[in-house]
Amino acid sequence: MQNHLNDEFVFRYKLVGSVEYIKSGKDQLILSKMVKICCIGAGYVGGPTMAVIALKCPNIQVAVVDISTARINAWNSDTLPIYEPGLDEVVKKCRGKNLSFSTDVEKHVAESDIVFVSVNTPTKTQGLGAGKAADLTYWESAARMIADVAKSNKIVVEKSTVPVKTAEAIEKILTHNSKGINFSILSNPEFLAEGTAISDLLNPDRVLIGGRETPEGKKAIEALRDVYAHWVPVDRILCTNLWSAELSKLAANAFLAQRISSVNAMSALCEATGADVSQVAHAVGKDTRIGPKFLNASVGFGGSCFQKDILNLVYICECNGLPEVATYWKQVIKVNDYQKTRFVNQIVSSMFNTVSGKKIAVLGFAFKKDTGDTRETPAIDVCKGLIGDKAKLSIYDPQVNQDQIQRDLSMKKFDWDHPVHLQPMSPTSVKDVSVVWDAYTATKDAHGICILTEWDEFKNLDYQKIFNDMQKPAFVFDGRNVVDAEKLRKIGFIVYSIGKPLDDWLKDMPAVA
Ligand SMILES: NC(=O)C1=CN([C@@H]2O[C@H](COP(=O)(O)OP(=O)(O)OC[C@H]3O[C@@H](n4cnc5c(N)ncnc54)[C@H](O)[C@@H]3O)[C@@H](O)[C@H]2O)C=CC1
Ligand SMILES: O=C(O)[C@H]1O[C@H](OP(=O)(O)OP(=O)(O)OC[C@H]2O[C@@H](n3ccc(=O)[nH]c3=O)[C@H](O)[C@@H]2O)[C@H](O)[C@@H](O)[C@@H]1O
Repeated sequence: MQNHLNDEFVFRYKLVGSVEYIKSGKDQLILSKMVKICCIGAGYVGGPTMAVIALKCPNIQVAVVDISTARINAWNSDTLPIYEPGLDEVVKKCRGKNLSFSTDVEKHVAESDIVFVSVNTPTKTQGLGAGKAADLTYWESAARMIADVAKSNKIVVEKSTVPVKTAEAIEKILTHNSKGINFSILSNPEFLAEGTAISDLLNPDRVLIGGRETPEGKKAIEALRDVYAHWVPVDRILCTNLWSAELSKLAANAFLAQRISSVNAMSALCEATGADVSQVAHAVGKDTRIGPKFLNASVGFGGSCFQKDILNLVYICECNGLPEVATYWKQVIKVNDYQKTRFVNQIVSSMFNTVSGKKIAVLGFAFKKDTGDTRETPAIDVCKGLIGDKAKLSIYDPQVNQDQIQRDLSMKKFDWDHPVHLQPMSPTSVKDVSVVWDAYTATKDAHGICILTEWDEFKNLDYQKIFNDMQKPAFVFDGRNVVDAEKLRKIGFIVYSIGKPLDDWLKDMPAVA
């Protein structure tokens, strides 16, 4: 039935019970089959986002497609490819009803009314803009495929984070081979954070939809707004022009990362002066203009997006002749790198300026708690720094396995952001690294412990038992401020906590890069 609408732009639909009426460009009501959504890219964004749309819109058929057979098989199994609290329940409720996962990308794209594109947008490693610009290879190939297989009008939604003005390029690709088919491009960036993806999706601060300011563009915005309006209050659905939506995503991530670099910069000053960064952050955050969230000092921010998106922003500023603006944002990344290096230097200098041959337990490898994601985790840089000083590492993370850790420690920068099956394999494992399945094995006979992810279980370990089984002096370097430092000091540990007043021991061991 959908094909009856081929030459009319479908712009609005209303759901009446289980029967759907689609209002065509000619303002007629036409009884139609279910609206179909397809999402290209079954990753951390595509999977959870589509699962929630399926949950909240039982009358919409949602297909999530991917070129990775392994990923799709996992989405169709009992062990989903990503760990995300609450995700299993949502997928189980909808899979086999109005939610499906498939490698038959072309078929599902051809059948859909709305196509979300949520593919990788890694940092370029070669050629023009290498190390900064976004690599749009995967996006472009998705757009070309949509143009090739489409037989009916489609709304194409940018879900991936892309450089501002990408929609213009995508539009050109789509319309170049359009065979008379109408494509409307929307930007609908995603703001979910990993670990809280399902609650973020169910209750978003806002949904942002950008589109062309033409009658067709406005109709496409309305159609997508109606999907979200199934569960998101309309005053939280913001509609803007395309470029504002694309840039807002980069801006939001830059602002968030900048807060962390700001508090981390303060943490260095706190250590130098005897101030306590938690107290400073609390006092600063009480100002309602600043607010209390996202002010936890840490070993540095990680995750697949902050660094990549800021580098992308820096590149766009440079391309637009704004070097001062580029330098401003670049500094956010520089402070993040400084924080990771500072942490490694602190460990090495505290332990008599060498960790050569010493066992160091690494607790936590994921870039934050409640996820198994290790993309751009600060743990990679810290571990590489310690390995560079010839430490022997024993790593434990409740959600990250040995294979992933070995791959991360042997992969080149930015390679991690390509589809998994296209990433280089790690032929030899990194020497002097063992991966274990509990914190007590990791810490046994260790000289020092580094806490790199704020997993709740690290707060409540039996630190007396751990102390008894460690070499002395026994050190704890808390990169996430999760342990009760005073309690550990009473047991006998020498404790370094980011941004906190230093132990006398550590004061005498200044870390100089
Ligand atoms: N991970 C996150 O928390 C967030 C990510 N984003 C953005 O969303 C986009 C996707 O990120 P993730 O979901 O984390 O990446 P991901 O790597 O988990 O998933 C991307 C998927 O796209 C697939 N893919 C690539 N090219 C394809 C093609 N031509 N056809 C079919 N499938 C293809 C890959 O196989 C992969 O499974 C990125 O632009 C990212 O910046 C935005 C907000 C949050
Ligand atoms: O575009 C994206 O990919 C997403 O990036 C972040 O989400 P995410 O990276 O999943 O997780 P965050 O909670 O933002 O944490 C990022 C990093 O900052 C660190 N962090 C966070 C908060 C804080 O106060 N201190 C701090 O060091 C975390 O430990 C983590 O390493 C944003 O929060 C999302 O809004 C955005 O959609």
